[in-house]
Amino acid sequence: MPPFLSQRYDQLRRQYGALSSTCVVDSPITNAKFLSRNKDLALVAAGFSGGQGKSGVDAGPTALIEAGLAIQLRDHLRYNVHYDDKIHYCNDIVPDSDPDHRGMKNPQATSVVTQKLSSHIFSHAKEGRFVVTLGGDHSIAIGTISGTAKATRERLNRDMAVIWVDAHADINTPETSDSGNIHGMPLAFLTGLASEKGGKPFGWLNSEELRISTTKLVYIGLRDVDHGEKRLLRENGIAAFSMHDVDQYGIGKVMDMALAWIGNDTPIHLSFDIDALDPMWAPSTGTAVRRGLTLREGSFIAECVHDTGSLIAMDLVEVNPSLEQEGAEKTVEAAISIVRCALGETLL
Ligand SMILES: NC(=[NH2+])NCCC[C@H](N)C(=O)O
Ligand SMILES: [Mn+2]
Ligand SMILES: [Mn+2]
Repeated sequence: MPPFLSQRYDQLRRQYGALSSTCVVDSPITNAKFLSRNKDLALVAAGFSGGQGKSGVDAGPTALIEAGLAIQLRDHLRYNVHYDDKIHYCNDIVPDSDPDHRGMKNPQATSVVTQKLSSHIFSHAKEGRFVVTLGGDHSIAIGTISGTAKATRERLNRDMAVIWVDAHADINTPETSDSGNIHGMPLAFLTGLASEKGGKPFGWLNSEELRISTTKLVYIGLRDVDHGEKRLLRENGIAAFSMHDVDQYGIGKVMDMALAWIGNDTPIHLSFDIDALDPMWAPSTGTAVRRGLTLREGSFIAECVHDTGSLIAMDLVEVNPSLEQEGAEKTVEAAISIVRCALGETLL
């Protein structure tokens, strides 16, 4: 465990005795309080691919829907699913010219898409719907997280936490990024570590209500983190559990620590990049990295987060069925099972 986290962990232990199971707050908040009782769920398909260079990730949502995700959520998990049967944000918003800006590729397109997505997600979340967004590349989290963060503040008067499950930290600033791909930067914009002046592509994120705090961000599954990103994690004391931590403590203990860090009165947005899983389970993704989570470990993370009763939204991103095509079906199935676990299917 990184030293900053172990200090925090010790402090929590002193405060609460043992961790998550016995953390006591005055008013434990359950799903019933965070979300509407009739299990309203909005399903948003966001097939944007401009946050990285490989085509095919725009077809991720279609693959998940065609494999039956919406029907399963309705029929098996009994959610009241709001789904408009449309894939949004594919090639419908391509500006005529989109020159690089601070080294970022497609800055204008990504900005326009994520800003629209942000209000789209906000409009669902403010009604108390659980929001599931299917990507698309991970740049779409700029839209989903800013949308739910704003809704959470308005509706619950609370700051939201983010659990980011990924092989990558996706917290590069335009200046620390080697690739210029914005799917490697969403958390830098969402936390304000990379901000822009008004009038610049991501200037719209300057409003505090759209942002999240670095203290409420927790990573799980990291194993391919760039130099500049490691420095940002260290300097900002961000809670991060790498694959090394998963090996050392086991996924059970890692989840105890991750959830203790967040505390049990905080709404949670889960952003799950399918490349957090080992390519053995999810080969069809743009930046696959070996030595990853097993499907069981990924499912366990989703189950634990569901079990908090505080989960209000999730993203499932980076499924690219056109890569490693013989493994595409397996990747889609893994992605669907992560979503189902996060929605409570496997808990008794
Ligand atoms: N969402 C992802 N798959 N991100 C991969 C990011 C890879 C690399 N760190 C970059 O910034 O380009
Ligand atoms: Mn990733
Ligand atoms: Mn990612």
